[in-house]
Amino acid sequence: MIQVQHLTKTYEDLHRGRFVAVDRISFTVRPGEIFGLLGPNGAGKTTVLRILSTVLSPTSGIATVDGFNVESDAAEVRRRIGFVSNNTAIYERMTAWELVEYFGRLHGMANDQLLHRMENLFDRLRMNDFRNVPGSKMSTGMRQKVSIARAMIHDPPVLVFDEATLGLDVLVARNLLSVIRSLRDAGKCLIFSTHIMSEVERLCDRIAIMHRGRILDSGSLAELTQRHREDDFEELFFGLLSRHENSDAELAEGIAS
Ligand SMILES: Nc1ncnc2c1ncn2[C@@H]1O[C@H](COP(=O)(O)OP(=O)(O)OP(=O)(O)O)[C@@H](O)[C@H]1O
Repeated sequence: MIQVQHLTKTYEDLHRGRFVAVDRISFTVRPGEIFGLLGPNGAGKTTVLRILSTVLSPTSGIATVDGFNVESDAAEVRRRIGFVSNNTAIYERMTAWELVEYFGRLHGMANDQLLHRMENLFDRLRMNDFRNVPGSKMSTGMRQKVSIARAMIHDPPVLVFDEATLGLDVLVARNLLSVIRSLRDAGKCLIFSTHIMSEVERLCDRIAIMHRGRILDSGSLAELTQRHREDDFEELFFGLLSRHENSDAELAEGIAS
């Protein structure tokens, strides 16, 4: 379970000064659920996911993973979370098998347990035909599967996917989405960021629409379409974004005059 309350992250930016990348957002993701963070580039999605995976600390607010605080219980959080992005580093000289094994060892897994888990993952993700292929020879699809296996090796209850389908060909992306669905069905708690509307429509049980650090609205697809009286999700999304931009502009004008 992921719980986020009034989470804020500000960056000190050379050009923009103090910049609010994530602005008092709150949401909950339950086990057996896929939660989608949908927003254009720069909305703050990666920042939220990096805070959840303990790579960044929040400026204020609280985030917990499986009951553990990302700041004060970072080691416990890392034990319970797997992070998949589209640019996870793959060591060029290690084979798929060696790479996943290496990360299992980093998590302190015992030999028997690790071997059993690896056999299981290599079957499930259909990775057996490139077990012995080194990183330098892997296709994008193979690399992505290794990243997923690496994130899942310690069997975490929470998995985070940050724009994980970016740059994948359609077949590999489709396969990834079906892996994510099967993880949901196995009771995992999943959070998935994307700027691709059709992905959230097809995959997510609940969606948060993010723009300029804020969550503009959240709920299931049915709840959102009903609330905004708009069946076309793309229209709904752009309508929300443009209303938010206009209200920001009006606010700035109000302050200036
Ligand atoms: N280290 C940093 N210093 C200053 N500003 C940053 C830093 N990291 C991110 N930002 C800014 O914070 C905002 C949110 O970035 P973030 O990467 O979280 O967005 P995103 O929704 O994931 O978009 P993208 O898909 O482009 O990564 C952007 O305006 C970005 O330029």
